[in-house]
Amino acid sequence: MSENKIDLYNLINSLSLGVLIVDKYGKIIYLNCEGLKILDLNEIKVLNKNAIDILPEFKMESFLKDNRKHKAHTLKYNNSDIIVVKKTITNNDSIEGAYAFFHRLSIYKKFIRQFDTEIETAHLLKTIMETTNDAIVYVNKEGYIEMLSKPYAEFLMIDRHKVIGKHVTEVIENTRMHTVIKTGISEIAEIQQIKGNKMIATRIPIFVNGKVVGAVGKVLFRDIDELNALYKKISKIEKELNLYKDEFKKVNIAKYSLDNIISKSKSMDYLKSLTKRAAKTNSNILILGESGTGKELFAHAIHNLSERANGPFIKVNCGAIPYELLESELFGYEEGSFTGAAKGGKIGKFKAADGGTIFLDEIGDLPMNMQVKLLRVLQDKEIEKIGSTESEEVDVRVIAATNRDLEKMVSEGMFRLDLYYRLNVLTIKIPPLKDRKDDIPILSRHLVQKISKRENILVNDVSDKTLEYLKRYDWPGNVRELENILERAINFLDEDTIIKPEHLPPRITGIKKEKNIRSLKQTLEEIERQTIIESLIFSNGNKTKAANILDISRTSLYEKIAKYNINI
Ligand SMILES: Nc1ncnc2c1ncn2[C@@H]1O[C@H](COP(=O)(O)OP(=O)(O)OP(=O)(O)O)[C@@H](O)[C@H]1O
Repeated sequence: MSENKIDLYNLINSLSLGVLIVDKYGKIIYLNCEGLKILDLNEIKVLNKNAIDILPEFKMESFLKDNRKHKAHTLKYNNSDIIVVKKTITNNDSIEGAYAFFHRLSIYKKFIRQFDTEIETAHLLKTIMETTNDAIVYVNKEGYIEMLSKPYAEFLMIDRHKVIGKHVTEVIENTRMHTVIKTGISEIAEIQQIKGNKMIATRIPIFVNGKVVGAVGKVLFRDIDELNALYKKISKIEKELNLYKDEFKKVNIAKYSLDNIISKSKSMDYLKSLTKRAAKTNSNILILGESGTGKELFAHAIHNLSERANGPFIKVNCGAIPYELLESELFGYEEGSFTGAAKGGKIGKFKAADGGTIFLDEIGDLPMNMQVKLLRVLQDKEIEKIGSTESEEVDVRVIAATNRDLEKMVSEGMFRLDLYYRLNVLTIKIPPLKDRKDDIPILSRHLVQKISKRENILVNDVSDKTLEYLKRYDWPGNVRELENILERAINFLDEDTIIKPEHLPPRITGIKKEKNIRSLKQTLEEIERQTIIESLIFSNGNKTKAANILDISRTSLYEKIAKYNINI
C-alpha cells in the first residue's frame, strides 16, 4: 500500500463513523474500525469477501449496477436502524467501486435532540439577555462577544448590536474574560475599573465535556461606592439590631434560680425537688399560692432549670393590663389594623417569648374572651396577630400563676374548665409563710442582707427576740410582707446595727404585749415618733413637706424632732 493510501486509511479509521469500501465487483476492500464496531464484525471475516454475502442489507452490488452516484437510506441490521449514505468512486467516468458512510440512527436522533436543546437554550439565553437588569456579557472560546445585556451596553454607552462579534478586549475596559477562557478558573467578585468606576465583576468559564467553550461575565454592582454605602447602612442597622437584641435579652431574662429561693422547711424542700423535675419537661405549669409566697421566683427558677434557659423569659401580669389592650399585648397587631396602631405593627408577648417561656401572672384575672383565645394558642401552638389573616407558629412554654382559687372560679363559671386543665398539667402549690415558720429565721436574715445592701445601711443581724416575734405572726402578706417589715425596721435602726423588737411595728410585737402594756402617753408618743420618722422618710428629709403631710406647723415639727431625738 502506498504511503498516501496508509494515511488515508488511518484518517478513515479515526472517524467516528462507519466506512465501507467495495471495488467495482462488490468485493469488500475496506471496513474501518468504527464500521466493524457498529456491525459487530471481524476484519478477517469481511475483507475480500463479497458484500452481498457478508452485508446483503447494504445492497452495494445493486447500487453499483444501478449506476447511481449517490444514495441515502436506512436499513435494519441486527435489529438496529442504520443510516447509510452511499457514493460511487469514479475515475474518468468509469465506476471503480463504491463507499458507504453509516452509523446507528439512534446516534443521530440523540444529536438532533441535543441540537434542539441547544437551540432552545440559545433562545432562553437570548431572552435573559434581553430582559435582565444585570450587566452580563457572554464570550465564546476565542473571546469574541456573543451576547451582551442591555443594561451593560447602556452602562458602557455602546450599541450592543455593533459589538457582537468583536473581541471582548476591544469593548470592555480592563476585562479579564479572555484570561478566564485560557485558565478555566472562575473569578468571583473581583474589582474592575470601568470608566472611572470601580465595579465588582464575576467571571465564570463555561465547560462542555471538560473543555472551555466560552465564559459569562457579570457586573454585580455598578459602582463599589454604592456597595460601600449599602454595606455601611447594613452594618449600622445590624449594630442597632444587636443593641436592641441585647437590651431585649437584658430585660427579658429570668433573674432568679432555685438558689435564690431561701428556705429550710420540709415543705419547701419537697417543692424545690418537684420544681427541678417539672422544669425538665415541656409541660405547662400552674403555680398556686397566696400573694407574696414567691410564685414569680419559682417561675424564674423553672425557666432557668429548663432547656429553654437561653431563650427569653417574658412576664405578663394579666391583672395589670387594661382589658382592651390585653389581646394586642399578648398576640401583637399588624400595621394599620386599628386607629392608633403603631407603624410597623407590634409583636405580642407570645411571639417575644418564642423559644422560651411566658409567665402569665394573675391568670385568674384573665377575662373570659381572652381565656378562649389563650386556650386556642395552647392547643394549636399558633398565634394570630390582630388584623392578620395568617397564623404564626410559636414555641412557647406557659407558666401561669394565681393567688385565686381557680377551681372555685371554674365552679362559679368564672374560669373555663378546659383552659384550667390545659394550664394545670403540673401544679406547684406554695404553702403560705404561716405554714412554714421554720423558714422565717433564714429568710429574715437573707432579706435583711438584701435590703441593707440595696439601701446601703449597715445591719449586722436580727436579734433572737425579734425572730421570736416574727415567728409568732401569721404573715397574711407572706414573704413580701416580711420583706416590707424588715425594710421598715432597717429604716428605724438609727445608730443600731441589730434589728430588735422595738424596730418592728406594734402589730407584730403587740401580740405578746399584754404583760408589758405601756402607759397611754408612752404609746401615743411612740406612735408620734414613728409617724414623724415615716413622714421624713417619705419627704426625703424635706421638713416643710413633712410638716404639710403631718398637718402641723414647721416649728412644731422642729420641736418634736428635738423632743424625740430624731436623727435626720
Ligand atoms: N423563698 C424566698 N426566698 C427569697 N425571697 C423570697 C422568697 N419568697 C418570696 N420572696 C420575695 O418576696 C417577694 C414576693 O415574691 P413573689 O413576687 O415571687 O411572690 P408572688 O407569689 O409572685 O406574689 P404575687 O402573687 O403578689 O404576684 C419578692 O421580693 C421575692 O423576692
